[in-house]
Amino acid sequence: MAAQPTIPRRCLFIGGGWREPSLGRRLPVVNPATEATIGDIPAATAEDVEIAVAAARDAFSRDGGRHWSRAPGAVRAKFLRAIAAKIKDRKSDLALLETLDSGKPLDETNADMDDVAACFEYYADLAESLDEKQRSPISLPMENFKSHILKEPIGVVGLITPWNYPLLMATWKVAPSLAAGCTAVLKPSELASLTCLELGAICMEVALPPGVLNIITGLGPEAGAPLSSHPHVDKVAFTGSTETGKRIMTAAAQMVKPVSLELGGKSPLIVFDDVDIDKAVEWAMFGVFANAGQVCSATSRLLLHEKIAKQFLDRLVAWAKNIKVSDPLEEGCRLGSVVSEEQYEKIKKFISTARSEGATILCGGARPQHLRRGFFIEPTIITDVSTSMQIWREEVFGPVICVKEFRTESEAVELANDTHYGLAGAVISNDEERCQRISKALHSGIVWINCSQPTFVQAPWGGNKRSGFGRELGEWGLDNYLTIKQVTKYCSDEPWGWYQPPSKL
Ligand SMILES: NC(=O)c1ccc[n+]([C@@H]2O[C@H](COP(=O)([O-])OP(=O)(O)OC[C@H]3O[C@@H](n4cnc5c(N)ncnc54)[C@H](O)[C@@H]3O)[C@@H](O)[C@H]2O)c1
Ligand SMILES: C[N+](C)(C)CCCC=O
Repeated sequence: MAAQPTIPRRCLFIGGGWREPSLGRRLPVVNPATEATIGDIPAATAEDVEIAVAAARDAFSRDGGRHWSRAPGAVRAKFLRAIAAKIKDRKSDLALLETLDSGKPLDETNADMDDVAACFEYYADLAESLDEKQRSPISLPMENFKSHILKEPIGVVGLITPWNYPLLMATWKVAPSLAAGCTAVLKPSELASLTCLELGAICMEVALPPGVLNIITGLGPEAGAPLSSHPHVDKVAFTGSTETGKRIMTAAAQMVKPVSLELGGKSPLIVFDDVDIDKAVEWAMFGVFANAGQVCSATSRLLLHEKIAKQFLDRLVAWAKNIKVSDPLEEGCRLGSVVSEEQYEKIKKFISTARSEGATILCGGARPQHLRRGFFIEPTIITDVSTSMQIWREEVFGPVICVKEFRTESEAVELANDTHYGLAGAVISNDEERCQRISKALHSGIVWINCSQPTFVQAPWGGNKRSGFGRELGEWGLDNYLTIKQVTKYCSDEPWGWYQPPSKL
């Protein structure tokens, strides 16, 4: 087991330095795998949001933007690469902090830190290539006009992020917004803020210009709400629950402030009868048990072709019982605790409601007997599910999969699309044409074929319906933080000639 680090005592990161929260309040940090309080984080309030937004505004326009917002992309790229290098240097201690904060297995948090560094590097490249894309000409039908576009940073952005991949979800917003030339105020989740505060320390080490990134921790209503409604915040990018997303959209609408929303999901995984069962079982498990199912894109509704359903479920149960559920610091752990007691109780309630509505808990459904403390839940498989049950309709955000059988392809698609959400979907089949048909038929922003969850920084990420709108990652992620300006020039020597000139005296 890895050595336990001292949890750094950080303040709010504002204007390039640490600042005590205005009301002097702090929130406890609880390790969900042990239930021990291991540290605390500052609790920002509206007063701190004011200071942070002012710092970001100042950084955006300081010296006419020459040092950041209007600087060559290569200048910003240099800082993003320096941040990536520091993340790599500190990979093991950041991964450990994130595991202690969230209960995720250490193998997962190590992989997340690789993704964080890769995301900063990717957007460093895009920051550089942004300059080449400036002034791209627009073809016009009149020769006496010339037009081109400028891609400009939106301004000061508020970035509000969840706890399930604390530093990675923050990075999906911080890296592209800074690459675009925006300045930002990041508000991570109060349930897991430690690594985001360390990002502040890294920004100091690389001498990021003061105020370019500000990090305020605290409760949603106290720190997130004033940020999303702040008149000097030009855009809000939010990842979190659909309920909070609605609040943020309502607040932003009062000022016609643009928002992008990455929200929840209830994604399907369709498995046909022409597959290698064990391979498909492993993807089904990865799709819903990785990160204890606390994944927005978790494929938590499993649709099995009736011909393989019995065999598939027997294998799924056998594989699920073989998962190493343990303290997330233990070598080989594949299922840690969920993030908090509240989340633990919520998941247990989902399972008991499913049972009371007539579903069968085929496997799991309780605390593992060998773990007396911590918020652990066994991998849980639920069958005999009807489409009206809560377990079919609502996002659990836990290691819980519900299963239905289908007979035909069209029935599978209908069941898959039977949801208000539209983040992701997956299909496993050896029939390539069928996979292509299904990828078109699914109402979601992401489709995986013969897998579930692999994510690449180059490819767009985001949902439809109540899973939100806007796309992160890839070049679309950069566009989120750019505004397009057209510049049109009249280039003829002739007068315009619409009005009669006044007659000469
Ligand atoms: N689509 C995606 O890419 C994606 C990725 C990760 C998580 N998620 C979703 O996130 C949810 C889990 O995360 P969570 O529990 O942290 O979500 P949440 O909505 O409770 O909190 C998200 C963030 O919003 C803040 N917040 C809460 N109330 C607020 C308010 N009134 N105004 C402004 N900010 C407020 C929180 O403090 C936190 O920082 C799940 O629904 C999951 O599907 C989606
Ligand atoms: C697919 N990943 C990489 C696990 C990230 C999912 C982000 C949402 O929870």
